[in-house]
Amino acid sequence: MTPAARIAAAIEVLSDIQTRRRPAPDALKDWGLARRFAGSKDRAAVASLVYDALRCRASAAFLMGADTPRAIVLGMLVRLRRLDATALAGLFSGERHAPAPLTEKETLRLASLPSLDDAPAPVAGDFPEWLAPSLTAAFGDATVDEMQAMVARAPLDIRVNTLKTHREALAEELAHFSPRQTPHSADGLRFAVGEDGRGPTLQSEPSFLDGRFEIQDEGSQLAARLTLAQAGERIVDLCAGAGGKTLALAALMRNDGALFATDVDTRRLVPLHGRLARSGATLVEVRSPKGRYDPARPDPLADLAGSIDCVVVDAPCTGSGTWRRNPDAKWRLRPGALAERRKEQATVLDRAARLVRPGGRIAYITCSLLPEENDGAVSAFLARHAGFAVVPGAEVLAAAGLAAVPHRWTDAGVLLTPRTTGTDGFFIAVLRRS
Ligand SMILES: C[S@@+](CC[C@H](N)C(=O)[O-])C[C@H]1O[C@@H](n2cnc3c(N)ncnc32)[C@H](O)[C@@H]1O
Repeated sequence: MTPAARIAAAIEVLSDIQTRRRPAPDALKDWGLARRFAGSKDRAAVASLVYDALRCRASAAFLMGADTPRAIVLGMLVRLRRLDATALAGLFSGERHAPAPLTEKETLRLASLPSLDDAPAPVAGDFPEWLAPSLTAAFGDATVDEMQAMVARAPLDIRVNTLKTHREALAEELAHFSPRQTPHSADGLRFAVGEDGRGPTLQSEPSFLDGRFEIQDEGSQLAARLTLAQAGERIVDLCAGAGGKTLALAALMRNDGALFATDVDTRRLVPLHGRLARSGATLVEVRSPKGRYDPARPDPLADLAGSIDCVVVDAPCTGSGTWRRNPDAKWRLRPGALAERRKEQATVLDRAARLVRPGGRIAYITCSLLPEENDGAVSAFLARHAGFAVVPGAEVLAAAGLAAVPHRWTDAGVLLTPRTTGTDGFFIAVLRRS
Protein backbone atom coordinates (compact mmCIF):
# COMPACT_ATOMS: atom_id res chain seq x y z
CA MET A 1 0.00 0.00 0.00
CA THR A 2 1.16 3.54 -0.69
CA PRO A 3 1.44 6.01 2.21
CA ALA A 4 -1.67 7.76 0.84
CA ALA A 5 -3.64 4.47 0.71
CA ARG A 6 -2.70 3.80 4.33
CA ILE A 7 -4.07 7.22 5.29
CA ALA A 8 -7.32 6.48 3.43
CA ALA A 9 -7.54 3.18 5.31
CA ALA A 10 -7.00 4.93 8.66
CA ILE A 11 -9.85 7.34 7.86
CA GLU A 12 -12.06 4.35 7.06
CA VAL A 13 -11.19 2.59 10.34
CA LEU A 14 -11.78 5.79 12.35
CA SER A 15 -15.20 6.16 10.71
CA ASP A 16 -16.04 2.64 11.84
CA ILE A 17 -14.87 3.44 15.38
CA GLN A 18 -16.92 6.66 15.43
CA THR A 19 -20.15 5.49 13.81
CA ARG A 20 -20.39 2.08 15.44
CA ARG A 21 -18.70 3.08 18.73
CA ARG A 22 -16.36 0.15 18.41
CA PRO A 23 -13.09 -0.40 20.27
CA ALA A 24 -10.11 0.43 18.03
CA PRO A 25 -8.60 -3.10 18.11
CA ASP A 26 -11.90 -4.61 16.87
CA ALA A 27 -12.26 -2.09 14.03
CA LEU A 28 -8.64 -2.63 12.98
CA LYS A 29 -9.02 -6.39 13.09
CA ASP A 30 -12.10 -6.30 10.88
CA TRP A 31 -10.40 -3.96 8.45
CA GLY A 32 -7.45 -6.38 8.22
CA LEU A 33 -9.70 -9.42 7.73
CA ALA A 34 -11.48 -7.73 4.83
CA ARG A 35 -8.15 -6.67 3.23
CA ARG A 36 -6.13 -9.84 2.93
CA PHE A 37 -3.78 -8.08 0.49
CA ALA A 38 -2.51 -5.82 3.29
CA GLY A 39 0.84 -7.02 4.61
CA SER A 40 2.01 -6.80 8.21
CA LYS A 41 3.81 -3.51 7.57
CA ASP A 42 0.64 -2.01 6.08
CA ARG A 43 -1.43 -3.18 9.04
CA ALA A 44 1.07 -1.76 11.52
CA ALA A 45 1.20 1.55 9.63
CA VAL A 46 -2.60 1.85 9.49
CA ALA A 47 -2.90 0.97 13.20
CA SER A 48 -0.27 3.54 14.04
CA LEU A 49 -2.15 6.25 12.09
CA VAL A 50 -5.40 5.31 13.82
CA TYR A 51 -3.85 5.33 17.30
CA ASP A 52 -2.04 8.60 16.63
CA ALA A 53 -5.34 10.14 15.52
CA LEU A 54 -6.96 8.92 18.76
CA ARG A 55 -4.07 10.32 20.83
CA CYS A 56 -4.80 13.86 19.66
CA ARG A 57 -8.43 13.55 18.59
CA ALA A 58 -9.60 16.78 20.25
CA SER A 59 -6.66 18.99 19.25
CA ALA A 60 -6.62 17.62 15.69
CA ALA A 61 -10.33 18.41 15.31
CA PHE A 62 -9.75 21.89 16.75
CA LEU A 63 -6.95 22.56 14.28
CA MET A 64 -9.11 21.56 11.31
CA GLY A 65 -12.36 23.06 12.65
CA ALA A 66 -14.27 19.79 12.21
CA ASP A 67 -14.45 16.45 14.00
CA THR A 68 -14.94 14.10 11.08
CA PRO A 69 -12.49 11.17 10.79
CA ARG A 70 -10.90 12.86 7.76
CA ALA A 71 -10.42 16.17 9.62
CA ILE A 72 -8.97 14.36 12.64
CA VAL A 73 -6.47 12.48 10.48
CA LEU A 74 -5.49 15.70 8.71
CA GLY A 75 -5.06 17.49 12.04
CA MET A 76 -3.04 14.58 13.43
CA LEU A 77 -0.71 14.57 10.41
CA VAL A 78 -0.04 18.25 11.05
CA ARG A 79 0.27 17.96 14.82
CA LEU A 80 2.11 14.69 15.37
CA ARG A 81 3.71 13.90 12.02
CA ARG A 82 4.61 17.53 11.28
CA LEU A 83 3.42 17.44 7.66
CA ASP A 84 2.87 20.78 5.93
CA ALA A 85 0.13 21.81 3.48
CA THR A 86 2.17 20.86 0.41
CA ALA A 87 2.94 17.38 1.73
CA LEU A 88 -0.72 16.89 2.63
CA ALA A 89 -1.89 18.02 -0.82
CA GLY A 90 0.45 15.39 -2.30
CA LEU A 91 -1.05 12.64 -0.14
CA PHE A 92 -4.70 13.74 -0.43
CA SER A 93 -4.60 13.55 -4.22
CA GLY A 94 -7.66 11.44 -5.03
CA GLU A 95 -5.47 9.20 -7.19
CA ARG A 96 -5.95 5.42 -7.01
CA HIS A 97 -6.44 4.52 -3.33
CA ALA A 98 -5.52 7.95 -1.92
CA PRO A 99 -8.03 10.06 0.01
CA ALA A 100 -10.05 12.61 -1.98
CA PRO A 101 -8.21 15.84 -2.86
CA LEU A 102 -8.13 18.60 -0.26
CA THR A 103 -11.20 20.82 -0.49
CA GLU A 104 -10.84 24.57 -0.80
CA LYS A 105 -11.99 24.91 2.81
CA GLU A 106 -9.34 22.42 4.02
CA THR A 107 -6.64 24.15 1.99
CA LEU A 108 -7.60 27.53 3.46
CA ARG A 109 -7.66 26.07 6.98
CA LEU A 110 -4.23 24.47 6.55
CA ALA A 111 -2.88 27.84 5.44
CA SER A 112 -3.93 29.55 8.70
CA LEU A 113 -4.21 27.00 11.49
CA PRO A 114 -5.36 28.26 14.91
CA SER A 115 -2.96 28.08 17.84
CA LEU A 116 -3.58 25.44 20.49
CA ASP A 117 -2.62 28.10 23.05
CA ASP A 118 -6.09 29.53 22.45
CA ALA A 119 -7.86 26.20 22.88
CA PRO A 120 -9.74 25.14 26.05
CA ALA A 121 -7.75 22.82 28.35
CA PRO A 122 -9.51 19.56 27.32
CA VAL A 123 -8.69 20.36 23.67
CA ALA A 124 -5.09 21.47 24.19
CA GLY A 125 -4.50 18.51 26.51
CA ASP A 126 -6.57 16.01 24.51
CA PHE A 127 -8.71 14.64 27.31
CA PRO A 128 -12.49 14.23 27.76
CA GLU A 129 -14.17 17.37 29.02
CA TRP A 130 -15.98 15.58 31.86
CA LEU A 131 -12.61 14.71 33.41
CA ALA A 132 -11.44 18.35 33.53
CA PRO A 133 -12.38 18.85 37.23
CA SER A 134 -10.56 15.66 38.28
CA LEU A 135 -7.44 16.33 36.25
CA THR A 136 -7.34 19.95 37.37
CA ALA A 137 -7.60 18.77 40.98
CA ALA A 138 -4.62 16.49 40.31
CA PHE A 139 -2.41 18.87 38.34
CA GLY A 140 -3.68 22.44 38.71
CA ASP A 141 -1.94 24.81 36.28
CA ALA A 142 0.14 21.94 34.88
CA THR A 143 -2.92 20.00 33.66
CA VAL A 144 -2.45 20.73 29.95
CA ASP A 145 1.31 20.05 30.06
CA GLU A 146 0.76 16.78 31.94
CA MET A 147 -1.92 15.66 29.53
CA GLN A 148 0.07 16.67 26.46
CA ALA A 149 2.84 14.40 27.71
CA MET A 150 0.19 11.65 27.76
CA VAL A 151 -0.38 12.18 24.02
CA ALA A 152 3.15 10.99 23.13
CA ARG A 153 3.95 7.35 22.42
CA ALA A 154 5.24 5.17 25.23
CA PRO A 155 8.64 3.50 24.92
CA LEU A 156 9.08 -0.27 25.14
CA ASP A 157 10.54 -1.25 28.52
CA ILE A 158 11.55 -4.59 29.95
CA ARG A 159 12.35 -5.68 33.50
CA VAL A 160 15.44 -7.79 33.79
CA ASN A 161 14.71 -10.85 35.94
CA THR A 162 17.39 -10.56 38.60
CA LEU A 163 16.58 -14.09 39.79
CA LYS A 164 18.28 -15.30 36.60
CA THR A 165 20.61 -12.61 35.27
CA HIS A 166 21.61 -8.96 35.63
CA ARG A 167 21.03 -5.88 33.54
CA GLU A 168 24.48 -5.58 31.96
CA ALA A 169 24.53 -9.23 30.87
CA LEU A 170 21.09 -9.00 29.29
CA ALA A 171 21.88 -5.66 27.62
CA GLU A 172 24.85 -7.35 25.98
CA GLU A 173 22.73 -10.27 24.82
CA LEU A 174 20.12 -7.90 23.35
CA ALA A 175 22.71 -5.49 21.94
CA HIS A 176 21.35 -6.04 18.41
CA PHE A 177 18.26 -4.04 19.49
CA SER A 178 20.37 -1.21 21.01
CA PRO A 179 18.76 -1.11 24.48
CA ARG A 180 19.37 1.76 26.88
CA GLN A 181 19.13 1.60 30.65
CA THR A 182 15.84 2.96 32.01
CA PRO A 183 16.57 6.22 33.85
CA HIS A 184 15.08 5.27 37.23
CA SER A 185 14.54 1.53 37.56
CA ALA A 186 17.73 -0.38 38.33
CA ASP A 187 16.36 -3.44 36.53
CA GLY A 188 14.98 -1.84 33.37
CA LEU A 189 16.06 -1.66 29.73
CA ARG A 190 14.36 0.55 27.15
CA PHE A 191 13.97 0.05 23.40
CA ALA A 192 13.08 2.67 20.83
CA VAL A 193 9.81 2.29 18.93
CA GLY A 194 9.70 3.01 15.21
CA GLU A 195 7.52 5.35 13.15
CA ASP A 196 4.89 2.60 13.02
CA GLY A 197 4.80 2.49 16.83
CA ARG A 198 6.34 -0.98 16.95
CA GLY A 199 9.40 -1.94 18.95
CA PRO A 200 11.55 -5.03 18.42
CA THR A 201 9.84 -8.43 18.68
CA LEU A 202 11.34 -9.38 21.99
CA GLN A 203 9.04 -12.31 22.79
CA SER A 204 10.89 -14.61 20.40
CA GLU A 205 14.30 -13.95 21.98
CA PRO A 206 15.83 -16.97 23.78
CA SER A 207 16.40 -14.76 26.82
CA PHE A 208 12.63 -14.09 26.98
CA LEU A 209 11.71 -17.71 26.48
CA ASP A 210 13.91 -18.79 29.37
CA GLY A 211 12.54 -16.11 31.69
CA ARG A 212 15.42 -13.68 31.88
CA PHE A 213 13.14 -10.69 31.29
CA GLU A 214 9.53 -9.58 31.17
CA ILE A 215 7.95 -6.74 29.22
CA GLN A 216 7.06 -4.16 31.88
CA ASP A 217 6.83 -0.38 31.88
CA GLU A 218 9.38 1.36 34.06
CA GLY A 219 6.54 2.89 36.10
CA SER A 220 5.23 -0.55 36.97
CA GLN A 221 8.74 -1.61 38.01
CA LEU A 222 9.03 1.43 40.28
CA ALA A 223 5.56 0.79 41.74
CA ALA A 224 6.63 -2.74 42.68
CA ARG A 225 9.73 -1.33 44.41
CA LEU A 226 7.63 1.25 46.29
CA THR A 227 5.74 -1.56 48.03
CA LEU A 228 9.01 -1.93 50.00
CA ALA A 229 8.88 -5.70 49.49
CA GLN A 230 11.82 -7.36 51.28
CA ALA A 231 13.39 -10.80 51.25
CA GLY A 232 11.90 -12.99 53.97
CA GLU A 233 8.52 -11.22 54.14
CA ARG A 234 5.07 -12.76 53.76
CA ILE A 235 3.35 -10.85 50.99
CA VAL A 236 -0.03 -11.16 49.29
CA ASP A 237 -0.53 -9.89 45.75
CA LEU A 238 -4.28 -9.52 45.98
CA CYS A 239 -4.97 -8.34 42.42
CA ALA A 240 -2.32 -10.39 40.68
CA GLY A 241 -4.01 -10.67 37.27
CA ALA A 242 -1.48 -11.93 34.73
CA GLY A 243 1.23 -11.40 37.34
CA GLY A 244 3.36 -8.47 36.15
CA LYS A 245 3.77 -7.19 39.71
CA THR A 246 3.94 -10.70 41.21
CA LEU A 247 7.04 -11.48 39.15
CA ALA A 248 8.65 -8.14 40.00
CA LEU A 249 7.91 -8.68 43.71
CA ALA A 250 9.40 -12.20 43.60
CA ALA A 251 12.64 -10.78 42.19
CA LEU A 252 12.73 -7.96 44.78
CA MET A 253 12.22 -10.60 47.51
CA ARG A 254 15.12 -12.58 45.96
CA ASN A 255 12.94 -15.69 46.05
CA ASP A 256 13.05 -15.64 49.84
CA GLY A 257 9.86 -15.53 51.94
CA ALA A 258 6.30 -16.27 50.84
CA LEU A 259 4.34 -14.59 48.09
CA PHE A 260 0.66 -15.48 47.68
CA ALA A 261 -0.95 -14.41 44.42
CA THR A 262 -4.68 -14.28 43.85
CA ASP A 263 -7.31 -12.38 41.91
CA VAL A 264 -11.07 -12.06 41.96
CA ASP A 265 -11.15 -13.71 38.54
CA THR A 266 -9.43 -17.09 38.11
CA ARG A 267 -9.20 -16.65 34.34
CA ARG A 268 -6.99 -13.60 34.71
CA LEU A 269 -4.46 -15.69 36.64
CA VAL A 270 -4.00 -18.19 33.79
CA PRO A 271 -0.93 -16.56 32.15
CA LEU A 272 0.76 -16.29 35.54
CA HIS A 273 1.42 -20.03 35.76
CA GLY A 274 3.56 -20.12 32.60
CA ARG A 275 5.28 -16.87 33.45
CA LEU A 276 6.17 -18.19 36.92
CA ALA A 277 7.63 -21.38 35.49
CA ARG A 278 9.86 -19.36 33.14
CA SER A 279 10.91 -16.88 35.82
CA GLY A 280 12.26 -19.33 38.38
CA ALA A 281 10.23 -17.60 41.13
CA THR A 282 9.67 -20.54 43.44
CA LEU A 283 8.32 -18.60 46.43
CA VAL A 284 4.99 -17.83 44.73
CA GLU A 285 1.88 -19.75 45.71
CA VAL A 286 -1.06 -19.05 43.42
CA ARG A 287 -4.36 -19.18 45.32
CA SER A 288 -7.05 -19.33 42.64
CA PRO A 289 -10.66 -18.81 43.71
CA LYS A 290 -13.14 -21.41 42.53
CA GLY A 291 -14.51 -19.59 39.48
CA ARG A 292 -14.94 -15.98 40.50
CA TYR A 293 -14.14 -14.86 44.06
CA ASP A 294 -17.36 -14.46 45.96
CA PRO A 295 -17.32 -13.16 49.55
CA ALA A 296 -20.23 -15.53 50.29
CA ARG A 297 -17.97 -18.56 49.61
CA PRO A 298 -14.84 -19.64 51.54
CA ASP A 299 -12.01 -17.18 50.87
CA PRO A 300 -8.90 -18.88 49.36
CA LEU A 301 -6.84 -16.59 51.61
CA ALA A 302 -8.87 -17.22 54.82
CA ASP A 303 -5.95 -18.94 56.59
CA LEU A 304 -3.73 -15.86 56.05
CA ALA A 305 -5.96 -13.39 57.93
CA GLY A 306 -4.00 -11.04 60.18
CA SER A 307 -0.63 -12.61 59.34
CA ILE A 308 0.67 -10.76 56.29
CA ASP A 309 3.54 -8.24 56.28
CA CYS A 310 2.42 -6.52 53.11
CA VAL A 311 -0.72 -6.79 50.98
CA VAL A 312 -0.14 -5.40 47.52
CA VAL A 313 -3.36 -4.03 46.03
CA ASP A 314 -2.69 -3.35 42.35
CA ALA A 315 -6.24 -2.12 42.14
CA PRO A 316 -8.75 -2.32 39.32
CA CYS A 317 -8.89 1.26 37.98
CA THR A 318 -9.73 3.34 34.92
CA GLY A 319 -6.19 2.92 33.58
CA SER A 320 -6.00 6.66 32.87
CA GLY A 321 -2.24 6.47 33.50
CA THR A 322 -1.78 4.20 30.49
CA TRP A 323 -3.48 6.34 27.84
CA ARG A 324 -0.16 6.65 25.95
CA ARG A 325 -0.47 2.94 25.18
CA ASN A 326 -4.23 2.85 24.82
CA PRO A 327 -5.47 6.25 23.59
CA ASP A 328 -8.82 4.72 22.57
CA ALA A 329 -9.59 4.15 26.26
CA LYS A 330 -9.56 7.82 27.20
CA TRP A 331 -12.45 8.62 24.89
CA ARG A 332 -14.36 5.48 25.82
CA LEU A 333 -14.19 6.03 29.58
CA ARG A 334 -17.57 6.96 31.11
CA PRO A 335 -18.48 8.31 34.59
CA GLY A 336 -20.30 5.05 35.34
CA ALA A 337 -17.09 3.06 34.85
CA LEU A 338 -15.20 5.34 37.23
CA ALA A 339 -17.95 4.88 39.85
CA GLU A 340 -17.79 1.10 39.36
CA ARG A 341 -13.97 1.03 39.79
CA ARG A 342 -14.28 3.10 42.98
CA LYS A 343 -16.61 0.50 44.46
CA GLU A 344 -14.19 -2.29 43.52
CA GLN A 345 -11.30 -0.35 45.05
CA ALA A 346 -13.17 -0.09 48.37
CA THR A 347 -13.99 -3.82 48.29
CA VAL A 348 -10.43 -4.87 47.56
CA LEU A 349 -8.92 -2.53 50.16
CA ASP A 350 -11.30 -3.86 52.83
CA ARG A 351 -10.27 -7.37 51.87
CA ALA A 352 -6.61 -6.36 52.19
CA ALA A 353 -7.19 -4.89 55.66
CA ARG A 354 -8.31 -8.29 56.97
CA LEU A 355 -5.04 -9.89 55.89
CA VAL A 356 -2.49 -7.43 57.31
CA ARG A 357 -0.75 -8.22 60.61
CA PRO A 358 -0.41 -5.46 63.23
CA GLY A 359 2.56 -3.33 62.12
CA GLY A 360 2.17 -4.61 58.56
CA ARG A 361 1.16 -2.57 55.53
CA ILE A 362 -1.01 -2.28 52.47
CA ALA A 363 0.66 -1.01 49.29
CA TYR A 364 -2.14 0.51 47.22
CA ILE A 365 -1.31 0.99 43.54
CA THR A 366 -3.31 2.30 40.60
CA CYS A 367 -2.30 3.12 37.06
CA SER A 368 -4.59 6.15 37.25
CA LEU A 369 -4.12 9.89 37.49
CA LEU A 370 -7.62 10.57 38.83
CA PRO A 371 -7.72 11.72 42.48
CA GLU A 372 -11.01 9.87 43.06
CA GLU A 373 -9.21 6.54 42.61
CA ASN A 374 -6.03 7.60 44.40
CA ASP A 375 -6.24 9.93 47.41
CA GLY A 376 -10.03 9.54 47.33
CA ALA A 377 -9.88 5.76 47.70
CA VAL A 378 -7.25 6.03 50.43
CA SER A 379 -9.09 8.64 52.50
CA ALA A 380 -12.35 6.69 52.26
CA PHE A 381 -10.46 3.56 53.39
CA LEU A 382 -8.88 5.40 56.35
CA ALA A 383 -12.32 6.65 57.38
CA ARG A 384 -13.50 3.02 57.51
CA HIS A 385 -10.35 1.59 59.17
CA ALA A 386 -9.10 3.65 62.11
CA GLY A 387 -6.13 1.33 62.69
CA PHE A 388 -4.32 2.35 59.48
CA ALA A 389 -2.26 5.47 58.66
CA VAL A 390 -0.48 6.75 55.55
CA VAL A 391 3.30 6.34 55.51
CA PRO A 392 4.60 9.70 54.20
CA GLY A 393 5.61 9.48 50.54
CA ALA A 394 9.10 10.87 51.23
CA GLU A 395 9.71 8.02 53.69
CA VAL A 396 8.51 5.43 51.18
CA LEU A 397 10.68 6.79 48.35
CA ALA A 398 13.74 6.94 50.61
CA ALA A 399 13.17 3.41 51.93
CA ALA A 400 12.84 2.15 48.36
CA GLY A 401 16.09 3.89 47.35
CA LEU A 402 14.10 6.04 44.90
CA ALA A 403 14.34 9.46 46.57
CA ALA A 404 15.84 10.95 43.39
CA VAL A 405 13.04 9.82 41.06
CA PRO A 406 11.08 12.84 39.77
CA HIS A 407 7.46 12.50 40.82
CA ARG A 408 4.48 14.44 42.10
CA TRP A 409 3.16 14.36 45.67
CA THR A 410 -0.42 13.85 46.62
CA ASP A 411 -1.74 13.91 50.20
CA ALA A 412 -1.67 10.13 50.42
CA GLY A 413 1.11 8.98 48.14
CA VAL A 414 3.38 9.35 45.16
CA LEU A 415 2.27 9.97 41.59
CA LEU A 416 4.45 9.04 38.63
CA THR A 417 3.48 10.59 35.30
CA PRO A 418 4.76 10.60 31.71
CA ARG A 419 5.73 14.26 32.07
CA THR A 420 7.52 14.11 35.43
CA THR A 421 8.87 10.57 35.50
CA GLY A 422 8.82 9.56 31.83
CA THR A 423 6.77 6.48 32.72
CA ASP A 424 3.12 5.50 32.52
CA GLY A 425 1.03 7.18 35.20
CA PHE A 426 1.06 5.33 38.55
CA PHE A 427 -0.09 6.15 42.06
CA ILE A 428 1.37 4.38 45.08
CA ALA A 429 0.36 4.80 48.74
CA VAL A 430 1.63 2.76 51.67
CA LEU A 431 -0.78 2.36 54.58
CA ARG A 432 0.62 1.02 57.84
CA ARG A 433 -1.50 -0.88 60.37
CA SER A 434 -0.80 0.28 63.90
C1 LIG B 1 -4.64 -3.58 37.49
S1 LIG B 1 -5.21 -5.20 37.30
C2 LIG B 1 -3.86 -6.13 37.95
C3 LIG B 1 -2.61 -6.15 37.11
C4 LIG B 1 -1.54 -7.08 37.63
N1 LIG B 1 -1.28 -6.92 39.05
C5 LIG B 1 -0.24 -6.95 36.87
O1 LIG B 1 0.70 -6.32 37.37
O2 LIG B 1 -0.17 -7.50 35.77
C6 LIG B 1 -6.42 -5.32 38.55
C7 LIG B 1 -6.90 -6.72 38.89
O3 LIG B 1 -7.76 -6.63 40.04
C8 LIG B 1 -8.66 -7.72 39.98
N2 LIG B 1 -9.74 -7.47 40.98
C9 LIG B 1 -10.84 -6.71 40.88
N3 LIG B 1 -11.56 -6.75 42.03
C10 LIG B 1 -10.91 -7.58 42.88
C11 LIG B 1 -11.16 -8.08 44.23
N4 LIG B 1 -12.23 -7.71 44.93
N5 LIG B 1 -10.24 -8.94 44.75
C12 LIG B 1 -9.14 -9.31 44.06
N6 LIG B 1 -8.88 -8.89 42.80
C13 LIG B 1 -9.73 -8.04 42.22
C14 LIG B 1 -9.06 -7.74 38.52
O4 LIG B 1 -9.58 -8.99 38.15
C15 LIG B 1 -7.73 -7.40 37.81
O5 LIG B 1 -7.05 -8.57 37.39
